[in-house]
Amino acid sequence: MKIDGTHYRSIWRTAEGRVEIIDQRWLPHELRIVALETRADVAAAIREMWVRGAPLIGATAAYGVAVQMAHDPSDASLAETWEVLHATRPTAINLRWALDEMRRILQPMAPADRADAAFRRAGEICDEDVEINRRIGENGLAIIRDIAARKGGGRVNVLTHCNAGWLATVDWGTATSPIYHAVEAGIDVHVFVDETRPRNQGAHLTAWEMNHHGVSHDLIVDNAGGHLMQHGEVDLCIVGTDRTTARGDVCNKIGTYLKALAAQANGVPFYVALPSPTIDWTVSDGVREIPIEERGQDEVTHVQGRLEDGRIGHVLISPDGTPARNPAFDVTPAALVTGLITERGVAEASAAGLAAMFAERAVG
Ligand SMILES: CSC[C@H]1O[C@H](OP(=O)(O)O)[C@H](O)[C@@H]1O
Repeated sequence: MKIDGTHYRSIWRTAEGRVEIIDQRWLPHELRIVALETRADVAAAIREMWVRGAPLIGATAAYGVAVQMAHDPSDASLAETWEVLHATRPTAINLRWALDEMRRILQPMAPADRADAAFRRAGEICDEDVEINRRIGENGLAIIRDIAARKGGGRVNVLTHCNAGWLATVDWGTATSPIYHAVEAGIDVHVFVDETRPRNQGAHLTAWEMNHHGVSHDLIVDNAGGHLMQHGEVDLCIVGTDRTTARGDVCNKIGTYLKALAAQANGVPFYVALPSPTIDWTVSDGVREIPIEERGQDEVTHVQGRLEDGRIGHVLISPDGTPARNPAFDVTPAALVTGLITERGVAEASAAGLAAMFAERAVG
């Protein structure tokens, strides 16, 4: 997307062949671009969330395989790279999907041919992600347009959680793509941006995206969403996902489940933007089968921001040594999901709905 007139993706390869990313840890205060020169750089970037968001994690891992193949294209190196990068974060299925895809195309090749093929496939995965998200935007636009029509052209108020924006993907975003398409179509859209504790991806990243693209929005604390829905101020929710099961259970950033419960209690449509590589066809019961990442206690006991002296730092918000739990995701059962906005259309959140939309992939 455009930042001050310059078009950015979240990850790209330079003309000189370097893999570069926006290091999202410094947003919204600094736009820092870093090169990922080694497999270790890529592993750190995913594990420490320099990049994050399921599709972007997958794309970054794909380039991580390519970077390593340029260093050592042996069978052992390919096998080890799958293990090293797969161990970085457990929940987003796109990581495994991308690593499996790279191994599928590279394993049969002569080692000497692997690096070029890996960079080419990683670039294709990025381009495919952009097109998938663009189509999710078109399919989600139809939903927003319908609500606008029912409101006589009045403002459509969308609540979103965490960052499922272009910063979570290669471009467009998933949950934000329908919003960007609606704004481009001239529809009056307003976005309630959940700050999304503990890492505040909404406050840091989604608000930054909304600012740069001139999208009307309010930042809200996570606990305000139910109140706004209760008072009729939210027309629909659109969120992203890190892994959606074959029956439509949705794993997403911690707090999504609570928003879905509030939406159901108040008759607010709850949509999930779902690119097909984020579907895990091997699992059905999301609550029991999806591994939930438990991150460090310091993310809960501290918040990051710009300090009074201008430096970006962390502030302790609890007594020294306060113990904390930090599950990074939760699972919203399919029954709470109004629809899954995929690149092929809006699917019912059910095994039958996904099987109908992706007949070639569904098993059983
Ligand atoms: C389009 S996937 C976005 C998804 O990823 C985020 O998690 P994280 O920032 O920890 O990678 C969050 O769950 C978003 O909805």
